[in-house]
Amino acid sequence: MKIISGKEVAEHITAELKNKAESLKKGNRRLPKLVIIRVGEKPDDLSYQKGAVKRMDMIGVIHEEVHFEENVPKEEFYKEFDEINNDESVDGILVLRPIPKHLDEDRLMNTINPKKDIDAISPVSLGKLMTGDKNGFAPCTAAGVIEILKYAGVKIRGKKVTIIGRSNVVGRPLALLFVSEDATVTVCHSFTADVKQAGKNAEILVASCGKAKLINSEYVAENAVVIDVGINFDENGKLCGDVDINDIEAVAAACTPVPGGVGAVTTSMLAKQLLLAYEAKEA
Ligand SMILES: NC(=O)C1=CN([C@@H]2O[C@H](COP(=O)(O)OP(=O)(O)OC[C@H]3O[C@@H](n4cnc5c(N)ncnc54)[C@H](OP(=O)(O)O)[C@@H]3O)[C@@H](O)[C@H]2O)C=CC1
Ligand SMILES: Nc1nc(=O)c2c([nH]1)NC[C@@H]1CN(c3ccc(C(=O)N[C@@H](CCC(=O)O)C(=O)O)cc3)C=[N+]21
Repeated sequence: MKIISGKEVAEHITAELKNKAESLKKGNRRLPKLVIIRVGEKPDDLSYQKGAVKRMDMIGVIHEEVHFEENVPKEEFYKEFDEINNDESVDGILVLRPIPKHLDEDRLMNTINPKKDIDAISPVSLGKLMTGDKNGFAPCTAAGVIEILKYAGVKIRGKKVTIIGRSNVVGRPLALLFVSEDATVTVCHSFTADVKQAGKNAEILVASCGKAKLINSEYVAENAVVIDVGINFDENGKLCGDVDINDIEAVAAACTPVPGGVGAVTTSMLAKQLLLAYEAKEA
């Protein structure tokens, strides 16, 4: 089984974006600016923020981290959010999600400027995704999955794809991206009668169910390409994916590892979409 390195894809994208940022600097141009908004102290959010900050520094763009206490009053949160949203110097906004219930995520999704919505939470971005309009942004993780497959030279057109998971940030948008790439897609969730069979039917299998090492050889077809989106911790507290990579070794043709897989590409896609937002604004 071949290991598809997400790290390599991430490094490739990073180098390209670094060149772009350097030429902006040489030309004395304004630099792209990202604002990351975090509420509370969720480990998931913190690790994404850390990865994103590291990536932005590697590329050389401006970033600012705004943090709120878990119990921040709604009015206070949106007063600051609206200021960032209207700030001319801000090109992209990432709000780490989910945010606490009392902050009303719908208000956030409905007011974020779609031009700055580089992780695609607004109805405008999601609508464009739905119609296959490539001018919009896609959620960075979903976009990263397609990017990895393309980089690894895996043909998507005409392929049978199964995605395990239907969340708004991974499974659903990814299904739409695969359809736009001319694949035939099955989406599984907790009511799917036979997930193993759906998995066995796939030439490309995406694991995004958030269950540590659930996906073993019983879910995987001979010679399938497996993309592991999961970020979990195993019984020893070690970072692991949704795929039991040792168990599928003899069955699958290729798989992405965790760490060093999709997670690394996600932050690169965030940077890539930041640059796109910047370019659209400067054009
Ligand atoms: N690499 C990266 O950059 C990122 C990684 N992640 C990771 O990806 C994983 C998924 O994240 P996310 O989509 O946010 O997770 P969610 O928990 O929001 O969604 C999980 C989905 O999987 C489905 N599901 C759960 N168990 C099963 C099962 N046994 N059989 C079939 N379907 C199942 C759920 O079904 P139902 O809808 O019926 O509940 C749900 O649709 C997590 O490990 C997360 O940490 C997330 C974001 C970015
Ligand atoms: N609006 C929003 N979008 C998200 O995509 C989102 C979110 N909120 N909230 C939190 C979760 C979790 N998540 C992670 C992504 C990468 C790493 C990660 O560890 N990345 C490492 C690489 C890990 C690896 O090598 O596989 C890095 O970038 O260096 C962790 C967590 C995104 N999420």
